[in-house]
Amino acid sequence: MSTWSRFKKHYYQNADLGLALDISRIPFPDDFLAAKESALQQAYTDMAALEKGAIANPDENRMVGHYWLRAPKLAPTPELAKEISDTLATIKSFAADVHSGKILSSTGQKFTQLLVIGIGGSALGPQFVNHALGQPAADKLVVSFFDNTDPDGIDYVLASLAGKLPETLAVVISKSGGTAETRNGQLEAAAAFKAAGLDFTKHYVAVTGAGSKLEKTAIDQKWLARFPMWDWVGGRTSELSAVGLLPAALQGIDIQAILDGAAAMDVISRSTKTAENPAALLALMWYYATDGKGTKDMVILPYKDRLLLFSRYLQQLVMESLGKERDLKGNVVNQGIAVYGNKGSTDQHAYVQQLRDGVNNFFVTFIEVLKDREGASFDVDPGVTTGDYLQGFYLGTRDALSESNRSSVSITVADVSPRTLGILIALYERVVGLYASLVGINAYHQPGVEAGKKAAGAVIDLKLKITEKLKSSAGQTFTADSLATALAVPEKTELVFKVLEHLAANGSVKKTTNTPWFESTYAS
Ligand SMILES: O=P(O)(O)OC[C@H]1O[C@](O)(CO)[C@@H](O)[C@@H]1O
Repeated sequence: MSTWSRFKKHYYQNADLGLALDISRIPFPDDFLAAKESALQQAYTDMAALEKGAIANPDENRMVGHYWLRAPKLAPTPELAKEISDTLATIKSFAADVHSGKILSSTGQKFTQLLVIGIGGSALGPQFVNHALGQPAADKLVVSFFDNTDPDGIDYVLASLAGKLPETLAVVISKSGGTAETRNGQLEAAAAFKAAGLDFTKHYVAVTGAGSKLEKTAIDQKWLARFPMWDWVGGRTSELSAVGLLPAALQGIDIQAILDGAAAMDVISRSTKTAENPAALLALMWYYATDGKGTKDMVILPYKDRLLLFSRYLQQLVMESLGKERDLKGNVVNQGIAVYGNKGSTDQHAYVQQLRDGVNNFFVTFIEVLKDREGASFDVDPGVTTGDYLQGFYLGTRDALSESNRSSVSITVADVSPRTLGILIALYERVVGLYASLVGINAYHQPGVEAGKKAAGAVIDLKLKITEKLKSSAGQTFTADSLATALAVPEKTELVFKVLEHLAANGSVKKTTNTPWFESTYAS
């Protein structure tokens, strides 16, 4: 049967945004949209209150203001509006001064390299935008990232900056200013600058919340500059704050176009007419496809290399926002939607086989970009370009999935430009907010991530006790069991073993391998 009549009925197109949304391949029944309309009207009301400055994040007693970043006039007070506008102006003038050479490095050289140090929401947005819009051969500053506390990963990036540190500007980004991975990256980079005989403080810029540890360090050490991160902007919705705008502006990307794109999407997606609101339509599709309970995963498949990191960006935005144990009433709901994906058609040669024939536990979001490339393409077959192939693979895969009852939505955008990225970011921020209202959860806190952080702190404490004990017991050997007993932590023997293995692999303790493996001994 032809898909055309259902497609015509459920195809949303907005020529001004250069965006289209096709929900026809989610098999919702005719009465579904009407059935959800009153819940959606409530979601619009919640969203309007949020945009007016309601405490939409009750657990943390915070406003949720990322929509004001691209429309400062909508901020609840004139002071906040001014702060947003002033910060944007400062970002633009700082970037211009770096580009013109008004601001120079510690050696009096122009900055040509940008090292961004951050993690989670303080890295994923900048990485997505950098990858989507960067032109390493033409960018005003070439960008690299420390987004982890992996020593080898850090060395890998530092190797690419070898000889270029005198021209490297480092932007350390942390809203809380206390994130261990970011602090470690900051110290590692500082050590590299020092080893190169450079005063790192003349290369360092901070983006952080007022009163944070990072802010204090930046003030004490007289870093080059500081930019604010407000408590009413969540990490995962911070791309359009200094977190994302500063690196992008330094790279030479048109940040005003990103903001304008987001603002334009906000205007459209504020509509309370569901059929005219792409964010609402998408939120409803998430709801239908996952039974409003995350029963299916969301596979993000952009058919465009430059959008490769969109799935990673959305993974945090969606999963940290929606992955919650309790709803707003305190009931245990264990909500969430799992997100993964890379890009088409590449993934067709990886996991699309399972999508087509395997377990039907997902729905796909295809992202189609109409513009192939700057300039013309030649024919790889008579009358056919590489871009025609890319579209062919997208449409072919979409049909192949539909034929085996796999659901999908498609988003079509005109190009990969700053404006389009703003549009996509704003679209998904709004979808997450509306969906959270539909399922009754707080999308703006992340209590779950604290457990892992606390446990990591306990491991570091244990590591210190282990090394202290081995040092003070020179000449003595221990098994994991005997060391845990000696430390009076027998319940932590597994952790003791893991720490000892890591220390041995890095030459900090001597290991004698025995059989069985758990009789192996360790000594300082
Ligand atoms: O910007 P910060 O405070 O360093 O946090 C980084 C990330 O860590 C998280 O809090 C999770 O641990 C994210 O929500 C956040 O984006």
